[in-house]
Amino acid sequence: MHQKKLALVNDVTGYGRCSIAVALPIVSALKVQGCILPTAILSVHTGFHDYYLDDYTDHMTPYIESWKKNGLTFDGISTGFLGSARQIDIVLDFLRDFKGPHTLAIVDPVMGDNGQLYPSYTQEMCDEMQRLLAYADVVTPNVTEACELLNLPYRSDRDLSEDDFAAMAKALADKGPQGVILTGIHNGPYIGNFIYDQGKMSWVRAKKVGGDRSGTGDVFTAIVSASVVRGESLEQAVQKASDFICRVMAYTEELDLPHNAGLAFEEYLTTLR
Ligand SMILES: Nc1ncnc2c1ncn2[C@@H]1O[C@H](COP(=O)(O)OP(=O)(O)O)[C@@H](O)[C@H]1O
Ligand SMILES: Cc1ncc(COP(=O)(O)O)c(C=O)c1O
Repeated sequence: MHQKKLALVNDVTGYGRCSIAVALPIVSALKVQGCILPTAILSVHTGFHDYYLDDYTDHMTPYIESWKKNGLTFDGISTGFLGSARQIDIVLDFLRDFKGPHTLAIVDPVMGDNGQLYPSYTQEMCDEMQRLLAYADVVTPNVTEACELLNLPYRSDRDLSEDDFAAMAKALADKGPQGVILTGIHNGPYIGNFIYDQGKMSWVRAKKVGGDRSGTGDVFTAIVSASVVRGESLEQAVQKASDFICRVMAYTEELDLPHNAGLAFEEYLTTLR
């Protein structure tokens, strides 16, 4: 038995509880060693009116080379927001070099939401993200991102049927990942995740608490990544993430924090098992 190691490919944002600032404490609480591969350094996340961003792309290759020379290996690799086509290319090379037969790759294709791509996202980046899929074991798109990855016109999650979700998940699985989690699916007062796990389909749903808060996707992916690397099923991992987010969202609402302050998860870290 050895402690699991998970490479976290994401930005380092100083304030606003997102990306690495969220992923590292969460995977540690789940008893997994988090190893950071930074993509950018930001003063605050992009939801604030002023942010300083230092792109780390040029440093990533020598940084990865050093990991290679030290002979590092990982049980899992979890990727989040990527800022340019060149950065996606570097991550593709990283996956090619570091994904051994027992390494699980979890790709959160952070590309857009509510039918809109993020302003920095180009068609070239969408194409590169599709290539990244081939290396993923688990992918966690929302419906907007799933449509982009499949070159489908956007349809709201509220207009899609169970058969539509199943077809989308299956089509994504055909591109590589045998685990697909379609996130953020609304149904009346509920918010759910459609799970495709090597052909088996299921739902994890919960009553939606409060509104949308920045960093929620990062909390979700961190819990799912650490849990699957520890050998839990996708359904168990998603259930754990959904339960945690509901608890923390309720507490964050109670504190009445602004939307861009993220989820106030600190008080609840010890409830993660
Ligand atoms: N307000 C909420 N109440 C309860 N669970 C939530 C809420 N917001 C998000 N979640 C959970 O977190 C998951 C990821 O959410 P979200 O950040 O909206 O996804 P994405 O960033 O992929 O669009 C959802 O599928 C759901 O399980
Ligand atoms: C640089 C950066 N990383 C991560 C996030 C969090 O993204 P999400 O709300 O999808 O978890 C944001 C949100 O604005 C961001 O600007």
